[in-house]
Amino acid sequence: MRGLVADYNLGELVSFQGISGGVENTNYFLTTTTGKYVLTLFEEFEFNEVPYFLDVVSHLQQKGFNVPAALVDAEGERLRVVQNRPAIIVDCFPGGLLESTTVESCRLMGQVLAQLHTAGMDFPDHRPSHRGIDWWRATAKEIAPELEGEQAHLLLEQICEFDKFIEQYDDQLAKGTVHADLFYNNTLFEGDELSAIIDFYNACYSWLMYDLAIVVNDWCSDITTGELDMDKYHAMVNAYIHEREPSAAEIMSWPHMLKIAALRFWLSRLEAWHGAKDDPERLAQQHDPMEFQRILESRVRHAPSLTEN
Ligand SMILES: Nc1ncnc2c1ncn2[C@@H]1O[C@H](COP(=O)(O)OP(=O)(O)OP(=O)(O)O)[C@@H](O)[C@H]1O
Ligand SMILES: N[C@@H](CCO)C(=O)O
Repeated sequence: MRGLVADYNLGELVSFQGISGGVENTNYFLTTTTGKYVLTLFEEFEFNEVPYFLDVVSHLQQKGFNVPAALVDAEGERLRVVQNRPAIIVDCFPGGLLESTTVESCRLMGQVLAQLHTAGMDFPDHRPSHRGIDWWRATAKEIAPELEGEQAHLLLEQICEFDKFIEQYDDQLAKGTVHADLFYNNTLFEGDELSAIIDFYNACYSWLMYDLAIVVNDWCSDITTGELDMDKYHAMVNAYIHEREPSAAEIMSWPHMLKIAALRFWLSRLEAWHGAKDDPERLAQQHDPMEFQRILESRVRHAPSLTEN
């Protein structure tokens, strides 16, 4: 670690500490004589897959967002290899994770998400999601035999329903470069102020309404029942619409996007769960798939309209 830090213009290493909590990458807080930083080792990407994500973050940083752009070392390189993994160092932002969301934080996030969407529109590299349509079709087929009959039915039926919808309307729906994993544990707050948005490693070119649906499902749902908190929901959605007005086709797509966004995280959690089931230590770190099954079931029972007040 001392050798790595010495390759950057960051002063000398004082201490470092592993960060628990993340499930996709390995992160460390670094303290040096010039400040505090975060080292990320990518566990899921090859070296040549990482620059896209670094470019997205750098684009948004240039547009004024507090996002963690990779720092360059003394040779001008931003991407390194550490322990055989691609690795970057970024600034450590102030603030901490929200314990839970509030109506006010949902309102702020709705506004900032619309601004992020607008800022991402001119990002030139249109990379499809690695957890998009092809991934969920293939993964659902693999996972379905492992599930209870009713769960498998829900999974496959919802994918089929979305396929039919998107085949007809895809070209009418606005797309752009989106975060695609903007859960509230990927934001940092200092009091009521949003101090950073982090973890852009699911960023992709996709439907803007899909990204809003991902954020609504995480920020505005009661995790124990899957039901939406309608005060949080209205605060977020109204703030978004105020900043960026969705088209008629996007409004029509909304119930479909809420359901497929829930399914995507149900499925990635199921996939991770099944991948870890023979390793109790890894299993204990996984997010609970049931939370997103409940959210999906709730959206299937009732998906509110985007514009209802
Ligand atoms: N630039 C940063 N500034 C401050 N804290 C950070 C920064 N980057 C990461 N962290 C801290 O590290 C934690 C894990 O980071 P991150 O969400 O990127 O990991 P991850 O493995 O991708 O997590 P997950 O997959 O569960 O979302 C964050 O919740 C945050 O507390
Ligand atoms: N936000 C994801 C994990 C990281 O992609 C989840 O909660 O399932």
